[in-house]
Amino acid sequence: MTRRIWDISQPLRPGLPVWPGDTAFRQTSTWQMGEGSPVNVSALTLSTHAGTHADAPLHYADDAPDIASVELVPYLGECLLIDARGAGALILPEHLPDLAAAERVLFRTFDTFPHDAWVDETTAIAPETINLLAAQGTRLVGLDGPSIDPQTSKTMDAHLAVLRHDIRVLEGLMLDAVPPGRYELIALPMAIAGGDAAPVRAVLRELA
Ligand SMILES: N[C@@H](CC(=O)c1ccccc1NC=O)C(=O)O
Ligand SMILES: [Zn+2]
Ligand SMILES: [Zn+2]
Repeated sequence: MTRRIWDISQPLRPGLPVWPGDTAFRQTSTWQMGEGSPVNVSALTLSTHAGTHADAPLHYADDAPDIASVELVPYLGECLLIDARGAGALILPEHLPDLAAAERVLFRTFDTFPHDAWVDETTAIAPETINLLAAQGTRLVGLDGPSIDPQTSKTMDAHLAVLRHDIRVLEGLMLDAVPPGRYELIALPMAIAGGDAAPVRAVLRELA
């Protein structure tokens, strides 16, 4: 039996909503088939946090690993998708389901994913929730929103909590089409040397 796959990555494209003030995604043609070129080749301009991406510890600590240096194990394997719609500003410990133990935990917060517009007020993750997940063995957290901290945060409490616990982070996942439950996560960040983050092609696969 072929196991079903959900693509939970945002297509990188012109007009992709990005963090206010961050670099817009652009693709420009370097060579086009025809006039003297046997192939099409293009060049990209993008933020390391464009679309669906993995933060490196270097994003929130100067002396921490870049995205090319982190272990890949957290990005591959069984995960739990939790429906956290209605949590409000922060996902609190009380929003975790019973028996939530999982090495990888993803949160859906949007009713409808904002494909074409940037949303300023999204649901972030409380540091207490990160602490609780860490205590039961979580190695990766992810969500559909653009950041695990509120956009206006200056203290980056959730990012500092994942730094303390050495937990990996996925942001900008598209989870509208996937029912809550357990899946296999496959979400490898591009190995950008010195990268503070990197785009990922993330999928969820039905468990065997
Ligand atoms: N914390 C966000 C990103 C972030 O903070 C950010 C991304 C792009 C440009 C500026 C950013 N923060 C500026 O204060 C994240 O983890 O993706
Ligand atoms: Zn990020
Ligand atoms: Zn982040």
